[in-house]
Amino acid sequence: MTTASSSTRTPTPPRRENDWRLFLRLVPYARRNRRLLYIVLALLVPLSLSGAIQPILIGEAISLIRQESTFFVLEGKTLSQGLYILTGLLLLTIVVRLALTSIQGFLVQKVGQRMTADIRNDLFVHVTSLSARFFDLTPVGRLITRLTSDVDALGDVFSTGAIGILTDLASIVTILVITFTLQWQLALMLLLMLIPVTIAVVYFQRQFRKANYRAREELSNLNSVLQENLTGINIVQLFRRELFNAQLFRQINQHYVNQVDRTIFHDSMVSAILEWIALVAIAGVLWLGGLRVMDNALEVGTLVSFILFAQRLFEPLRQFAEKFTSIQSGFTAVERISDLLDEPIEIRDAESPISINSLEAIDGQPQVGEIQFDRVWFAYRDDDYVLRNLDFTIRPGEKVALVGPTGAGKSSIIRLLCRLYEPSSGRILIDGIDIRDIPQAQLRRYLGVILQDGFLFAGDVKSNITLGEDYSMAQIYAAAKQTNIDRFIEDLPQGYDTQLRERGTNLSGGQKQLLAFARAAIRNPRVLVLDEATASLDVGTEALIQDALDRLLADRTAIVIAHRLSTIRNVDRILVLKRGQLVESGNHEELLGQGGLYASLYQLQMLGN
Ligand SMILES: Nc1ncnc2c1ncn2[C@@H]1O[C@H](COP(=O)(O)OP(=O)(O)OP(=O)(O)O)[C@@H](O)[C@H]1O
Repeated sequence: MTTASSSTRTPTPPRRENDWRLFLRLVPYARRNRRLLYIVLALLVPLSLSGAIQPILIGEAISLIRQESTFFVLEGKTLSQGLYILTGLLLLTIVVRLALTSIQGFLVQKVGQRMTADIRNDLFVHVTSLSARFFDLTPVGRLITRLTSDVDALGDVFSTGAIGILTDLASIVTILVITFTLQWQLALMLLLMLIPVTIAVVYFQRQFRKANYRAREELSNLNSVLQENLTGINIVQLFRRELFNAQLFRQINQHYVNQVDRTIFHDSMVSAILEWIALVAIAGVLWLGGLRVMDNALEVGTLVSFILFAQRLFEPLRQFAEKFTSIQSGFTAVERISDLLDEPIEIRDAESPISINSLEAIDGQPQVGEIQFDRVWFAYRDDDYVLRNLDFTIRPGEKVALVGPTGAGKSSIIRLLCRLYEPSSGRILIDGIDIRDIPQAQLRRYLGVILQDGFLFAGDVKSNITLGEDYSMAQIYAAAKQTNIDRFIEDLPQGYDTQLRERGTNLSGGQKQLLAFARAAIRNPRVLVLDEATASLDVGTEALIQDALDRLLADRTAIVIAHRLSTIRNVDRILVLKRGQLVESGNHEELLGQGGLYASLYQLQMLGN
């Protein structure tokens, strides 16, 4: 179980990638939606213009009332005509702005959603290609956080974030250009006010980013604990760990809340500074503008326009900061997702793989199913070897059992053979070819593996046998018949169409096991690997399966791991392992005769029975 110690230390961002480089990682995804993005960009111009014109129209209305207007549209018009024209124009800009804002908002969201979906798809493909070693080290809850909430936050970077910031920048620039043409002194004052504000905003945004990274790490921890507790709910309840685990959960939850509080603080600081500075700016405009009005150097209408501009200048800046916040969260997410996408796929197909299927054509020899371990050493971690200098050959068609005390390394041999892990040194050969040279898809098809805990997916019985491959119903029936499980399937409520719940929770352990046999048989593998495969079956079912197994194994190479030594008496050869080393090899009688480890294990079991 996860202990609090792993989560009490505050995680720090592992590396600071340049934001620009992070942003560039999103560009290929944006490019797929470039048509929509061009439309969004094209809308920026009318949007910011229609916004910037409004204060001018209002200012003109006041100038008109004070009979100071020099607006060319109003030449020769009466006061009421002029007011109608100005109000009409104002309404027009409002309608245009409203319409364009909604269209832009919709398109931006759409692009964001599409990008998010594409990234999630790529991430899923990448994560499912990572090696078993990666999953040993990474809690599932952490991965789920990255695939869900991190990806969502990331979609915002481009859509709401980048586009929004462009929109705000366009508004700010338009306002500055217009104000400078109207009255440069007041405009300069506004521009100067932007400088300290920008510095403060950048500072708080940086702090926000750090806090946000930590908050997301804490969220991952939270999800890992949640996932672990839900998956192991039976043990949690059986061992009355509810209270203890709830306490642990509360602690981790508190860490998360603390980090989120920090992000809120930095975010609020930005809003507060902007709110305050906007008021200062208005006061400044009133003061400087008022002086100039008194000197008759400025019209009241223009002053009103400026007050409105001052307000509007800080509004996009505020929005800019807000979006910056979501961009910062997004960048945190891009950073975390990039970490995952950059996680190297350790186990890859060779540059020029050798097709095991074409062996026959190349050598004129049939595929025989010979397995050779050539001085194989293996460690899960560093130099902590669990397999030491394994050197043996399993002949084509031979049935071999792996025997040894718990933790001796039997399952590790199978994992290496299936290439879930790579040996630290040495080679594993199948029909004379290093398994690293065989395409993984072929290798895993060549080997049929039946594990003790046959994992089932939500779906019906038949799809759990085919696992998405193209087999006809006739082949499914044949596989079930071949493994003697057809009767069991027909007894299920809807036979082959019976819906199984996630992880097959509506089947017993033995029933799940039976399906695993059909799943292996339908693939017609050359080599069959059984890891404690019949352990969860009752004696009657086991006899039935054993009979089917004998037929299934008839012309195939087989490797069997069994703790109950009585079940492997008939194999051709028994390899006895002790602490990762091959200590004995021979058939049942030979090994009993030798009086070594096998003989003592066997006698102990006989005594037990
Ligand atoms: N994913 C892993 N990461 C680190 N160590 C592991 C991992 N899996 C197994 N080990 C260690 O490797 C050693 C061999 O384990 P393995 O599962 O191969 O043993 P086994 O002989 O199949 O045991 P059993 O009979 O109990 O199934 C054990 O000491 C185990 O603690």
